[in-house]
Amino acid sequence: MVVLSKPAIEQFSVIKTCKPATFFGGIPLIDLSKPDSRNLLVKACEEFGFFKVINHGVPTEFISRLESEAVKFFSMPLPEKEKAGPPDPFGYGNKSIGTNGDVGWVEYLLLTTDPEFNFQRLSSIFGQNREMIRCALDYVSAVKKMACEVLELMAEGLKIQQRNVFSKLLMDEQSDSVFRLNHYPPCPELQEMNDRNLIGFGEHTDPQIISVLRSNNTAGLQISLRDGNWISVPPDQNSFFINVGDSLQVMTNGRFKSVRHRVLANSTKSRVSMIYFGGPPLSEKIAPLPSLMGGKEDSLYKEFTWFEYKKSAYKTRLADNRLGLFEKIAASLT
Ligand SMILES: C=C1C[C@]23C[C@@]1(O)CC[C@H]2[C@@]12CC[C@H](O)[C@@](C)(C(=O)O1)[C@H]2[C@@H]3C(=O)O
Ligand SMILES: O=C(O)CCC(=O)C(=O)O
Ligand SMILES: [Fe+2]
Repeated sequence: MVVLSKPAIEQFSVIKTCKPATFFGGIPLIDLSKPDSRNLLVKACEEFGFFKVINHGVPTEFISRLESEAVKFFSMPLPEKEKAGPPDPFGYGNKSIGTNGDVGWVEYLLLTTDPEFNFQRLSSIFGQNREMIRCALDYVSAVKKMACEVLELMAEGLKIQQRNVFSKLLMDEQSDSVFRLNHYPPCPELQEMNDRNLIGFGEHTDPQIISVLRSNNTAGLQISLRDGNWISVPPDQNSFFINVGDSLQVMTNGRFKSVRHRVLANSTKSRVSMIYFGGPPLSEKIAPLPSLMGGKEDSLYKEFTWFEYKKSAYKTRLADNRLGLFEKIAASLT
């Protein structure tokens, strides 16, 4: 990425906020090897929609190999990387996020997790670079396994009899899951801008069921708390961070909350993140689980399939409240 002159930086969102270095100490920590993890998971999803996972079982070498392949890819000259773009919907993207005018201090690779499709698409993106393809496939399959384990623990914690009620959606052959590698290059101009921060990836919630995020040891990720305050997540390259997505919020009839999050650019360090977005099959009806609607409780949401939600979500800007369009109360107000 080229060095930007000051006026050029203004095309990105520069905001005044808490410094990314002022870390929040209260992120829920879930040790997957502990028997009480199911209850702690439920609490974390209700209070934050976000938590950190340790003892996750994803082999360290899968993580480090993919990270080094990603670093190699993002270090290539721009014209080389652009051969893998634009992201329509999969491929390489730079600064522009989605198709509705969002920009950020980020470059990325968006990939499907369907191994068949991926093999062809990744081969066309990476040509002879079989190593990148192998690393991405190994990583995604290990992270998906862990995501399913987490979803099964959540179901147990919610006292749902069918423990695979969420995980089966990710395991389905038709699961519409996505994988993303993000690179936030350092932005040295920020040093002269005192208390200003540059948006790497603008605030949003993830539309899917669950997102599993791993980054290198560079700060930048922030989440919004229930009171609307933004807090900085201390980076931890050995753990995974998990987001509740909009679809899980709906399936739990609003008991779990999808988390609003964003990424701020760093003035000196490069940030690399890898995110698995676990989504259901396109035809899947997304609705509150009957067992979570005790007594007279009504669904807070109109009925929709994942295809309908995704289509609608992809017409929105990052910061929009996508789920609002599907809320029954919001609908009666409009
Ligand atoms: C602005 C957008 C980018 C996004 C599609 C959207 O219209 C709204 C949701 C965005 C998001 C956020 C989570 C994931 O990174 C993503 C791949 C997704 O499924 O929804 C992105 C979309 C994108 O980058 O295309
Ligand atoms: O790169 C990150 O750490 C988060 C990015 C993100 O939220 C996303 O890609 O949806
Ligand atoms: Fe996200």
